[in-house]
Amino acid sequence: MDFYRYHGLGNDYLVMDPNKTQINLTPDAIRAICTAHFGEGSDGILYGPFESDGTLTFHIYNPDGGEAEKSGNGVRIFTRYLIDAGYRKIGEPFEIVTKGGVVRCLVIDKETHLQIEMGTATFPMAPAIEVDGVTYQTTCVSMGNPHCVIPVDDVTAELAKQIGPQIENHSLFPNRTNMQILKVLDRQNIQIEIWERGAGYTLASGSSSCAAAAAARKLGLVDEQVTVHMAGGTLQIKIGDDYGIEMIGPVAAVSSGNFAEEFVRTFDQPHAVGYLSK
Ligand SMILES: N[C@H](CCC[C@H](N)C(=O)O)C(=O)O
Repeated sequence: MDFYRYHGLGNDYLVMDPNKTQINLTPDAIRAICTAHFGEGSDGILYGPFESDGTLTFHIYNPDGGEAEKSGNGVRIFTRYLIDAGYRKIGEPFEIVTKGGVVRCLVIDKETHLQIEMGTATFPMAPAIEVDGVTYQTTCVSMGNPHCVIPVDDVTAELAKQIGPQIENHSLFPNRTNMQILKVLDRQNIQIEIWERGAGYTLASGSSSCAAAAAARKLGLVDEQVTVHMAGGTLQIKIGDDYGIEMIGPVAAVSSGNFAEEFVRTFDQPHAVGYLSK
């Protein structure tokens, strides 16, 4: 089987397992696969598992063909795949090594309750950034991958799509960045809309939820337990005193399938980024 489709709150991924598919995942192949309508369409590809001397890892690819250090929905989805494929068991905690650090996974219920220790949030800078003549106060957060959290009065998808590309590619961020516009609803609830590095607008993002909750906590605006409200649904985030972050949320399985031979033949042709058409 070439791929297994899952989503986390509408942030969809294809899991591709090297033990089950021989597809060579070049950047052009990733862009072709993730492009909606012309390809399978997805917010990214999770490629693994790779296990050696007890260490388990996988790759997180964005639709633009780049590789991300971490993905919260991606880790929950890959954790679910490891259960579905029999690599790991429900109720037994295990670690996954990502490029953005080690995460610790525990599946209580494989559809509704996947619990991930996402690592420690750090705060590299808090610059004011001007976009379209408006100056935004930001709090930058690393969850292993980069985030720029921007408090605003009115969180809309339109605003995220308007300023997201300019923030993503701003010169302050040598590796680009994910962006979240944030509204604190009360001390236990925040609302975000997201523009992802290398993926564009998404309905939900786990590492974004962790970053936005950590930023709100850093600013003294929320308690240690926060519900993050996104277009695709909600995640439960717990922020430790040391800014160690725990994320709890669902995963839904959708489908599995194989790519047509004539589609695979296009993988060695140049493919532009397809998600901007979303
Ligand atoms: N686009 C992100 C990776 C996926 C993040 C998001 N899908 C999540 O659930 O954390 C990045 O380049 O860092």
